[in-house]
Formats: sequence, C-alpha cells, structure tokens
Amino acid sequence: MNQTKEQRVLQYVLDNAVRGDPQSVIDSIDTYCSQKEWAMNVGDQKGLILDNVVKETDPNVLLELGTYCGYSAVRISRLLKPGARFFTVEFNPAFAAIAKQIIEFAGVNDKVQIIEGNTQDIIPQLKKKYELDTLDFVFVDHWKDKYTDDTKLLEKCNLLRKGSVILADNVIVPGAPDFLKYVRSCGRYDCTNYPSVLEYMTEKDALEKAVFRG
Ligand SMILES: CCc1ncnc2c1ncn2[C@@H]1O[C@H](/C=C/CNC(=O)c2cc(-c3ccc(F)cc3)cc(O)c2O)[C@@H](O)[C@H]1O
Ligand SMILES: [Mg+2]
Repeated sequence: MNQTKEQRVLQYVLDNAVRGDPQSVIDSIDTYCSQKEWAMNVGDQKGLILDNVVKETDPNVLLELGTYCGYSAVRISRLLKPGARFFTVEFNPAFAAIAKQIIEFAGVNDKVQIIEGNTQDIIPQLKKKYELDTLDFVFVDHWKDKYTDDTKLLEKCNLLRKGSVILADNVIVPGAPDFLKYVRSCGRYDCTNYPSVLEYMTEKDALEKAVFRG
C-alpha cells in the first residue's frame, strides 16, 4: 500500500526522533522536509519567530487553525506553562491522525487537544462546548482564503479581548492579501510584519502579528 508524504514524515519521526523530546521531533521533521520531501510546516526559520511571539505573549489559552502534521502544535506546546490550554483544529481526518501520533510521540499530548472539524463550525462552539472565555494567542496557518472569514468569526464569537494575539503564516507566499488588508485597515488591530523565508526554501515569506485592540 503506497504511503502518503504525511505518513512518510510520521515514519521518519518514529525512526529518528526521541520519544518524549519535542525538540527532536521538530528537528526530525525539519531534516526530512529539507532533505527528502518538502512539506508545508512553518519550518525552523519562521518557527523561531513563532517561538518568540509565543514567549512574549505568555499565553494560557491558545488556538491553532490548521494542524496538518502537528509540527507547529508540537513547537508551540513545548513552550507552554503547566495548565495552559491549547486547541488545534484540523478537518482532514488523515492529517489529524498523523498529527495525533506525532503529538503523542513528542510527549505534548497533555498540552494540546486536536479538534477534528471545519474551523467555521468549531470556532462558534469553543466557548460553550470547550468551556473557554477568550483566547490569548491564535496561530493561523490553514487555507489562505479562510484567514479573513475566520478572523471575523473569532471577533463575532467574542473570543478576542484587548491584547489577544493573532499570528498568521504565509502572508507573502502563498499570500493572504485580503487578510493583510483587513487587519491593517479595519482599525481593530495593531499589526507587525515579521519578514522571513518560506519553509525549507530561500524565497521570501513573512508572518503577520495582529493584536486585537478590544
Ligand atoms: C475550511 C477551514 C478549515 N478547517 C479545518 N482545517 C483546515 C481548514 N482549511 C484547511 N485546513 C487544514 O489546514 C491545513 C492547510 C494548510 C494550508 N497551508 C498552505 O496551503 C501552505 C502552503 C505553502 C506553500 C505551498 C506551495 C508553495 F509553492 C509555496 C508555499 C506554505 C505554507 O506554509 C502553507 O501553510 C491542512 O491540514 C488542511 O486540512
Ligand atoms: Mg504555513
């Protein structure tokens, strides 16, 4: 039965990383995806920016849109303090299954919960079904044409408070032009652009931080 790329990434982690060591899982995925098969993980250069924004935010309640294989879920979880609550949303069951195994292997499964489903269905359930008030940090890395709708949905569901941080991947490549236009011009966010490079490549990409003004 021929494997998928995501199954090969998982297998490489199982064969090369150290169980319970999140950094070794991150390093294994970066090694595989830079040497063998490119995959759309945030990667190590943008990952360092992600790390720094998470550290400066010191979040208790977090959300990620688009788990994929769980690379950024492991990356973020390894920085969280005890008791922090991190939810990551993924609608592709095959990717969710891969991510679950990578998260468990890394030993961060007590820090992060994978919610299988479509962000537009899950976001409105977060307060009641997942018993949370507002979000401290949101990492946005799913389909690029969904960034704006889901940002507006977070606002509509009162999940953002003064100081909530939204960090979006790929605002140059593949690009999220309507998201950039929205957060930079609607008057409700303080925006910062973090230039970097596309994962495992040299072409320019960037992260955008949008802090909700409340
Ligand atoms: C419906 C709402 C909704 N609800 C729940 N889960 C959802 C969802 N919409 C999507 N997902 C899942 O999220 C992940 C998608 C991620 C999409 N990411 C890129 O497309 C991307 C591309 C490049 C690049 C590609 C080719 C190049 F040449 C250059 C750059 C680089 C990057 O860093 C990239 O993130 C998958 O797991 C989806 O199943
Ligand atoms: Mg991305």
